[in-house]
Amino acid sequence: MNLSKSIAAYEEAKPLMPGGVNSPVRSFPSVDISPIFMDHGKGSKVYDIDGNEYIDYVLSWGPLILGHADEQVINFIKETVEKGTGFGSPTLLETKLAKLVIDRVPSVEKVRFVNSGTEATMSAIRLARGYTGRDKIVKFDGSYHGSADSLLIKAGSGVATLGLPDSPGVPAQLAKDTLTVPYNDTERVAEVFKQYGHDIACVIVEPVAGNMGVVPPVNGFLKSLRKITNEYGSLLIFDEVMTGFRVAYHCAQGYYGVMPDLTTLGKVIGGGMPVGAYGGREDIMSQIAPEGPVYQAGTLSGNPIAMAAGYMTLSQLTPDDYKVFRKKADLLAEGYKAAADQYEIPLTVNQAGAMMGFFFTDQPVINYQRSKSSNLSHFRSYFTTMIEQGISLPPSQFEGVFLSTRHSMEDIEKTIQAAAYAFKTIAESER
Ligand SMILES: Cc1ncc(COP(=O)(O)O)c(C=O)c1O
Ligand SMILES: N[C@H](C=O)CCC(=O)O
Repeated sequence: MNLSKSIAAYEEAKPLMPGGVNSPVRSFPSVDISPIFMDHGKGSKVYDIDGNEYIDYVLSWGPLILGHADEQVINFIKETVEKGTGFGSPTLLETKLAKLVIDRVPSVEKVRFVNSGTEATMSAIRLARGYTGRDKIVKFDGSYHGSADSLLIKAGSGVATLGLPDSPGVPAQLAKDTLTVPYNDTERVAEVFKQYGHDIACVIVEPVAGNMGVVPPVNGFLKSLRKITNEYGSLLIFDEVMTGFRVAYHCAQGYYGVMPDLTTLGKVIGGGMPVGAYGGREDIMSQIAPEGPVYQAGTLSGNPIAMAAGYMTLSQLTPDDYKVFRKKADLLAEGYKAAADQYEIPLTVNQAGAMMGFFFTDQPVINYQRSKSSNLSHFRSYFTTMIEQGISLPPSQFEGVFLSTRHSMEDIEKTIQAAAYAFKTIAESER
């Protein structure tokens, strides 16, 4: 495969931007390949600047649930941008998207749009602290909630990929208020609450973890969080930036039947444009300025082009799409497992709607500890062999694999064949 233009483009970018990129995961820090510069995408495919075609499972890190350059989304963006790029005053599109979000996300009664998932979680944490008058928060090891200070403690995603459990620059005074617990560990949550319960403002959780690879909640875990937060008067925040509209039509909370007090959203609700949101119970959300005293603002929040992309994305999704996602994910899982068995490669597959996690281990992966113990050298080899066969995957074990409505059965079959070849290559290199 010729990647010469991507390699040259990276050399040009490196002196100009830290690591040559604007988000660390894009620099491919844990795989043996230079980052690939993309040119355009259509449906399930992306095309790099050297002209190589890939079946894409990155999908802009999750937002593109309808695939690349969906015609209706693009047309609505064009129609909207013709009227201007933004006004700094309310538009009808914000109300349209707010209605859709409130209608679809069971626990959300009022919503505030922001520009990223990071802004959403950072603002939801401030709101939880302001509402409860408490400072401590609980998060889970290997979960990632964006790059706000309070949340960059034992984080997943790029932080895990780069092996930076705690970031310099986060004040120690702030870090001490973030308590971390292993994902899916109800007992450890109970211990933390026993010790600090009346100082805990909130628990923030990815209802399906997606930044230590994909790790679904074990039976009863989310319910136990609901129960203990109620008991201590703390708020429960579901960070659905990744799971929102990806795990199920009514998001992870609808699927698992557990209602948080606050929900954070991003990715799919922006249809590929920079959008985040936080929402929840009316009495809590009305603490936000101008209704209440908790301040949060944004010059470009609710930007019409971003609202248009989000609205046209959400309004095309149907409950049936999620049945099809499950079918495609099942096929991928079965195909991968059969190929791994054939070449005696230990493999665990986790699934949740249109999100999947593949781990090179024969142990069930239920938390970050298990995810970290999977064979990362196998992952590196698998990733490179998949790229060479035209399959674009997230370049780290600690990221999710995403499906779109545009991935065809043929794409799935090709991907399974490519994975079988990658497993064969690993097996041969071990002989
Ligand atoms: C669960 C979760 N929360 C928050 C974020 C932060 O979102 P953003 O990258 O848009 O700031 C991400 C992804 O980055 C995420 O996966
Ligand atoms: N895992 C992150 C979000 O989900 C990846 C995106 C990024 O950090 O650039």
